[in-house]
Amino acid sequence: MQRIYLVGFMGSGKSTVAKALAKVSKMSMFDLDKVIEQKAGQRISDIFYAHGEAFFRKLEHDALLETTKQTGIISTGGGIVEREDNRNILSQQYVVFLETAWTEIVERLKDDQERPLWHQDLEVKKQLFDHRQVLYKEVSQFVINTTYRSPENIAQAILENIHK
Ligand SMILES: Nc1ncnc2c1ncn2[C@@H]1O[C@H](COP(=O)(O)OP(=O)(O)O)[C@@H](O)[C@H]1O
Ligand SMILES: O=C(O)C1=C[C@@H](OP(=O)(O)O)[C@@H](O)[C@H](O)C1
Ligand SMILES: [Mg+2]
Repeated sequence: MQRIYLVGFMGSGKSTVAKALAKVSKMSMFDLDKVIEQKAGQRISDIFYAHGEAFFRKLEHDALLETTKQTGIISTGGGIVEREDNRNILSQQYVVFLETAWTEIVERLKDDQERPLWHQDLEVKKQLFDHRQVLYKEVSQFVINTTYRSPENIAQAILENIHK
């Protein structure tokens, strides 16, 4: 497998699992949010506040396209599936959906200060969550529930699925 993409809602553990998976698989890893921050010289939240979400989505799309020329584990941002062109790219790759219960997401992100889209009404976030679950399923080949599993255990399960 040349590339493994991780998708899922904010807080599903994409960034954390990508690191654990890189460790056990000895593959390199890219966190799209980190790639965008380095390229823009700004934090994700500052990009959102200074230039708006659409501008961030363009940077995100460009970064995703770049990864198709590379090898490794790619941790995406939760909104990667919002754009149809991104879903078309992902549909041609090996994609793992980290499925996580809503109540668990709320618990994991209760002290979050980093994610601009987490700072809105709970109702609005829940609607976003429901809307995106369908899209994550649509682009993924493998779904793994993360709710009662450690990042290391999830990484191991992904590796086993690839080698089976
Ligand atoms: N499997 C897991 N079990 C418990 N907590 C987790 C798990 N995966 C991630 N977390 C925690 O949830 C929070 C969000 O994780 P992160 O990897 O940043 O998610 P994402 O990149 O999907 O937004 C972090 O505090 C992280 O430590
Ligand atoms: O869900 C989203 O739209 C976003 C998720 C974030 O990444 P994580 O899913 O890693 O938190 C980050 O890309 C940005 O704040 C937007
Ligand atoms: Mg992340």
